[in-house]
Amino acid sequence: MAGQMLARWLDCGLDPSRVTVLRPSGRAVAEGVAVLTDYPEKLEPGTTVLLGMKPYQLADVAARLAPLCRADTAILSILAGTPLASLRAQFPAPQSIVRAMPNLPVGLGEGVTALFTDEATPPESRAQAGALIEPLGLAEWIGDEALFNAITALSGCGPAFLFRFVDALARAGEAIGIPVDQAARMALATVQGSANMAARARVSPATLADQVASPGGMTREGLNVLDADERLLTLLTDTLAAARDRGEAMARGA
Ligand SMILES: NC(=O)c1ccc[n+]([C@@H]2O[C@H](COP(=O)([O-])OP(=O)(O)OC[C@H]3O[C@@H](n4cnc5c(N)ncnc54)[C@H](OP(=O)(O)O)[C@@H]3O)[C@@H](O)[C@H]2O)c1
Ligand code: PRO
Repeated sequence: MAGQMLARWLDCGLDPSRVTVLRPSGRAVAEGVAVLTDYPEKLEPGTTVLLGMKPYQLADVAARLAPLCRADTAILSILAGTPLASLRAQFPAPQSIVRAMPNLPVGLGEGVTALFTDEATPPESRAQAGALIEPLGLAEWIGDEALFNAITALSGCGPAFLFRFVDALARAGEAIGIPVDQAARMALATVQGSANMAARARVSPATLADQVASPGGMTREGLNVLDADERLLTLLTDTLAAARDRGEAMARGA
């Protein structure tokens, strides 16, 4: 995930010599970006640290990283299910700690990133974090951290649910006789074109769905299946709730 964010920042003109990536594998990241496999001796004043490892690694990483941090080090965490209070407990020195929840299309500048911080983060640091995220796509500040896991379920996990939908649309096409390759191409292009159209439309996606459905025609019969007993809505509500609940459990250390 962090690699997608970095790719977009580099595409937008970030000087690679200003970036250092710490990763155990030491794998190269991009031309001009320094890669370390162990912690440096110090951090430069005003360094922004993006935490992009797995959430369960927070304590181990903080044990090495927190002693290097200063009051003017800014922490940006993309760790799912990891509350700001946990980050503050692990990183006592930095004033600026911001939670960000990006999704994978940030690499194209077409992502969604939710942001949350607390009163301890100075307003100018909050603005800096917002400016950093802005080229990644839609950025949404969240007022209530209690919603962060729900928002993660919608936009952070959302691409996976959409990819599953595209796959299922193609397989359903195959199930009613369309050749497999053709069904895959047509499902993806249908979702891409429809998403682009919905993004530009003056009316809601719900209205657009009705506009596709000619009275007495084919689409309405299909929509009736999705709408019966709110099948699709129930399925997606259950999907988001399960993802959200996992975030809540992670926050409790499970
Ligand atoms: N995937 C998503 O769509 C998504 C969306 C939003 C947020 N997130 C969050 O992003 C984080 C990473 O998820 P991911 O899917 O990107 O996983 P990932 O592809 O496995 O990336 C994890 C990264 O952490 C590095 N790493 C492993 N151990 C480390 C250590 N001890 N110190 C420093 N870095 C270490 C790995 O380095 P190597 O490559 O060298 O092994 C790798 O670059 C998670 O906290 C997740 O909640 C993910
Ligand atoms: N990937 C992370 C997870 O699955 C969080 C959002 C997307 O936990």
